[in-house]
Amino acid sequence: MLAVHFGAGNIGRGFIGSLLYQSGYETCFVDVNSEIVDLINEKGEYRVVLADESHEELVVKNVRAVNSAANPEQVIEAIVQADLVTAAVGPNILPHIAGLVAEGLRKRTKPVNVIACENMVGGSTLLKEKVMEKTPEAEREAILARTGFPDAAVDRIVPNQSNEDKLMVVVEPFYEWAVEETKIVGEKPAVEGITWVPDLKPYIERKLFTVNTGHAVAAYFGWQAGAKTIDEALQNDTIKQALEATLKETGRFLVEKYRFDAAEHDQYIAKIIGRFANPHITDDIPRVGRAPIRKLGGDDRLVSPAKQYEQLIGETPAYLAKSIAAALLYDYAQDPEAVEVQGEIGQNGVESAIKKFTQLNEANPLFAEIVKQYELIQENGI
Ligand SMILES: NC(=O)c1ccc[n+]([C@@H]2O[C@H](COP(=O)([O-])OP(=O)(O)OC[C@H]3O[C@@H](n4cnc5c(N)ncnc54)[C@H](O)[C@@H]3O)[C@@H](O)[C@H]2O)c1
Ligand SMILES: O=P(O)(O)OC[C@@H](O)[C@@H](O)[C@H](O)[C@H](O)CO
Repeated sequence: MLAVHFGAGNIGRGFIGSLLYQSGYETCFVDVNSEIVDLINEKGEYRVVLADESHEELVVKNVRAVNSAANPEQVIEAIVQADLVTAAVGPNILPHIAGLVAEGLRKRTKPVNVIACENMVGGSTLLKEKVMEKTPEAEREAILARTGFPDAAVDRIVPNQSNEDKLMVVVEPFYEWAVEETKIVGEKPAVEGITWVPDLKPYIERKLFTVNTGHAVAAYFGWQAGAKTIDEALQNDTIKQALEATLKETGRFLVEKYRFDAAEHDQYIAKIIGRFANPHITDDIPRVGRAPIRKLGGDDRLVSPAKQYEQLIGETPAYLAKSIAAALLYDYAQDPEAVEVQGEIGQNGVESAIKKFTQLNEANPLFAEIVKQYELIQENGI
């Protein structure tokens, strides 16, 4: 069995690649990072090490890689041969891989499934739309009849790596990969470790609005407090309390919306906070806070739960508003999106930035609360 996986980065090698290997797949990674591509082809294997007392190590074998910038025709050929196509490149990169995916799918006759493993609601659905834009209209129906784009939720903290062995990946022991079974076309991919679910929406919203909302709070509040890493941020009591209060808000609307068991959801939150504090992981704030424009988007981890809280609970969520304010204050000079946000605030003010990046309406009480919290953080810190 052959899997083609776009993105040989942290989650690609550290999670998807390791599960594919353990399930008996040969994996062809597709990436634009020539150093990583060359190393994978030279070694033909890499190590995944658990970030706990055990330091248990798995050697992932049966791997090769293609540089899609240099050899696009090899990517297309691999997709033609594939039994499964997956991606973990980041939501903003999905449109850039769509052309090659479309070319590969056009040349196929057998069914296949394409699963995007990004931190967003509807990642595979977005990829499907972008693939269709790259496909001649007359061919779209036939391709969709033989290609599934099931949405997925992927959870495993894989920090940026600074190992001497550049292919080695240190990962947290916990993992979860939920995939929408009802959108599979043909046979279900035989990947051990996938949790098949009939409807992904509750899983992705629970994950994105708990793990990723919480992570963003730790990163943006941690940045204000001068912390370097997520576990360092959590040692600050004010940040820990703000994190818990924010996840109480997201938990309140998630339990209301999906009828989750409230006590089980509290345990889910506690486990996640424990994962953030894992002393065996050094997760830098710039990785977790990366791309604040994406994270401030109306469907993402801060604004979407705040809007849904307003709708379902009928109140303004003060801690989510404070978290959005902290994201607007994230002024890390090496992050191009942070620079853009600061440029907008500097030129046109914070109200203009809120409108532009969150798409919130000025008449929404949440808007005024974000401005208030922004000013409070500026005056007093977090
Ligand atoms: N790291 C985590 O803890 C984690 C956990 C769950 C989900 N995710 C999600 O997985 C995705 C990837 O995150 P990551 O942490 O692995 O990032 P990463 O930066 O480590 O990996 C992304 C990889 O994609 C490659 N890439 C960029 N453009 C490409 C292109 N046009 N074609 C092919 N490859 C390309 C990059 O070179 C890089 O190797 C994101 O959507 C992220 O939200 C990450
Ligand atoms: O990958 P992002 O930028 O969407 O979010 C950063 C982190 O919160 C994220 O990568 C987590 O580590 C991951 O989602 C854990 O499952």
